[in-house]
Amino acid sequence: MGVNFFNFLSKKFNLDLNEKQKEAVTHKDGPVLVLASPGSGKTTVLNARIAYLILNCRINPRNILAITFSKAAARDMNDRFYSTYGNLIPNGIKFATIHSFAYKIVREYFYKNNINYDIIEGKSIKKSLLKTIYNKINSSNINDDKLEELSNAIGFVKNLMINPNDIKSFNFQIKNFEKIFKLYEIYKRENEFNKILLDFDDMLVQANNILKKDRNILNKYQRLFKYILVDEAQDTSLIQNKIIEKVALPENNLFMVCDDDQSIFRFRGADPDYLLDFRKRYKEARIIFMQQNYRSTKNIVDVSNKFIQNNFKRYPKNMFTANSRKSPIRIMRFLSDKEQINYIVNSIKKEEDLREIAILYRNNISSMRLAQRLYEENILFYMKDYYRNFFNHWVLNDILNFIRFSYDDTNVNLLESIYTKFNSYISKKELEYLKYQDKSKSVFDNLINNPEVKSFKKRNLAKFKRDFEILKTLKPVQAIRFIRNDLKYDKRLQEYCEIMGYSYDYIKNILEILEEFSVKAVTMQEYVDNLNNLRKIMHESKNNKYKNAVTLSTLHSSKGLEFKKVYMIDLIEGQIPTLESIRLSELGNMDALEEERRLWYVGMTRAKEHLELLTVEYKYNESVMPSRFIGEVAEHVEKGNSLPYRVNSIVRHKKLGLGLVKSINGEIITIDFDDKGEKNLSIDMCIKRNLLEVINYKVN
Ligand SMILES: Nc1ncnc2c1ncn2[C@@H]1O[C@H](COP(=O)(O)OP(=O)(O)OP(=O)(O)O)[C@@H](O)[C@H]1O
Repeated sequence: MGVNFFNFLSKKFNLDLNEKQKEAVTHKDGPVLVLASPGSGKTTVLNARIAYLILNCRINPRNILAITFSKAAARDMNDRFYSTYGNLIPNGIKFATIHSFAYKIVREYFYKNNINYDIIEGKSIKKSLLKTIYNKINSSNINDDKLEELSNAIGFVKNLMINPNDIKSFNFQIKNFEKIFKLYEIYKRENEFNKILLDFDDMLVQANNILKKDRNILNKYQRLFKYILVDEAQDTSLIQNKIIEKVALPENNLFMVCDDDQSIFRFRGADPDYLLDFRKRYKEARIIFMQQNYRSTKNIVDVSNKFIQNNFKRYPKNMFTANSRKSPIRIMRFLSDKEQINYIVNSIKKEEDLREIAILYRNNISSMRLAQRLYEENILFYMKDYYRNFFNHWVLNDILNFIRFSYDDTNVNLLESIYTKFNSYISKKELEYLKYQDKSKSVFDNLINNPEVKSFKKRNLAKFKRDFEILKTLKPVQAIRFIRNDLKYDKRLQEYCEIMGYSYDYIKNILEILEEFSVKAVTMQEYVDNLNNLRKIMHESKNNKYKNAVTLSTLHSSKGLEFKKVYMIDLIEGQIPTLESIRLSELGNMDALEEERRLWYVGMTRAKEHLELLTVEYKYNESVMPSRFIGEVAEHVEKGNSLPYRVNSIVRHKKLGLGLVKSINGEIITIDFDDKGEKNLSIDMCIKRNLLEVINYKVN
């Protein structure tokens, strides 16, 4: 019958599975771990196995549970399955995320036991609860970025089933995290609503406990789901695995498909080590390697495969392909962001099918300039999630409050929001004093008229009064520079970041972009309108999925996708790998650095035909280093072709100085040097001796 099934796939869908794929598809009973490389047909095989179980083994569709990582993935899988096998197989298979499956269990148990509950995830209630608790414990406010970190850390503890009393031994970068965690948990159990409040990961904790204590529920699901398939299993956490393990008993018909090299959510508690120990738990388990990549050219497959071998903690695999070679991976280095974006925009303008192009980056902030520029150029783009926090970032609020205050220096509330953010010399006591003074007068005059204020301070106050009068007259870009430099906002921020343990580089990036976006605006209103407009464009870009639009995505969100052409941008040290992962690697802990390498690998393996790795020399006028991973890739890229030298690139030769590339003819590059005139050089020699470096591209 197996043969017939494969004949059927071949005839009907023109799909000829390879031997390993067939082995996975026809595996019927008992646990199996499919270790698969990118593009090796994981989804194809998963779907084919479901069809095989139903059509050949006569398994009822209702007895099959297919678990995927995200809601979107569950929907996609459902659609992909039924668009292929819909005519033959009735509805009934359950495609679910682990959270939605856990929720089903929780709902049933709570209903049965008359327990009131409410879900607080995705509602402002969770955020405000965490904010209140943070504030209560640390006597300071938490900003949106840190709040996300806190939320992730809470998820991490639950997913890895860490005992709250052991939190100390994990190095969470959140002040008093253990206390915050414990208070949060208590409040969710005991609160004024008399309900149990549940966040996303509480569903998992609850479901796991319910399966332990309620035999009836456990038996019901064990009987119902005779066959369990898990996609992207490298991203399942310990507690998720515990749930799956329980439901799979006693037959353990468990089909786990995973690629440990694509595990990129450890920071959220994903735990691929659990799978690496699969055989320890299931001695009879079968392990199938699917290493043939059907997606990418040989150039991309070979280099990516060699690149990922630099990681130590992994199942040894060797991805290969029967696909042919096409264009080599291209590595480009630009002087600055501006040149990098110019280059991308000019390349994209020549393309017709924008759906086949993706621009990938490590950090959301990289999308801001890009989106603005693409919008100006009328190039449609698609973003599943945009960088929402940018538009209500506290830095932007500070800037606007400075400016608002310049228009109304009687407003004590506005002053309160900024007085610690410039060298105001105003104390908390003085601020309190101002609250009871004549509200129609300038706060500076009120303080100057206070006999208790020292005379040197009065001179400063008079100066600040003048400064804010100047600020009011400035155009947006001048105003932002004035706040940053003259009022010393930047300096205060730097001190603030040091105290709070925030990354100043990151905050500075935001400021630089806010400043850059203000250049064209004549009035403050225009500036704010422009920002709102960009927010709207970015927000609405999620509707462009099926239009002729370029995809912009973080590397994390690019998992599972594929494009003909992929640009990875901003590939610099400190961004990818992150500063933190570099710091840890210097202390001998390579885990975080290896996760960065996997993330990079996910990016590379999204490309079907054409892959470009772009880096810059300067970021915000400061010199930066290309990512170490560029070096690791470059080692394996075909020499000559792979080089970033192009006609019209500006290059620097170690001995001959700066020059412009006039032509490249095979192995010979002709360069017009500023001082020495035209020279013909051997590319091979230049590479071997590391003589020639690209400085910039002149874009025609
Ligand atoms: N045996 C095969 N013959 C031809 N094409 C195949 C075969 N198996 C899979 N493919 C094709 O290879 C591509 C990648 O398959 P799929 O999307 O299932 O990969 P994946 O392993 O889930 O990838 P990733 O983990 O990188 O997201 C698809 O276009 C699929 O149709």
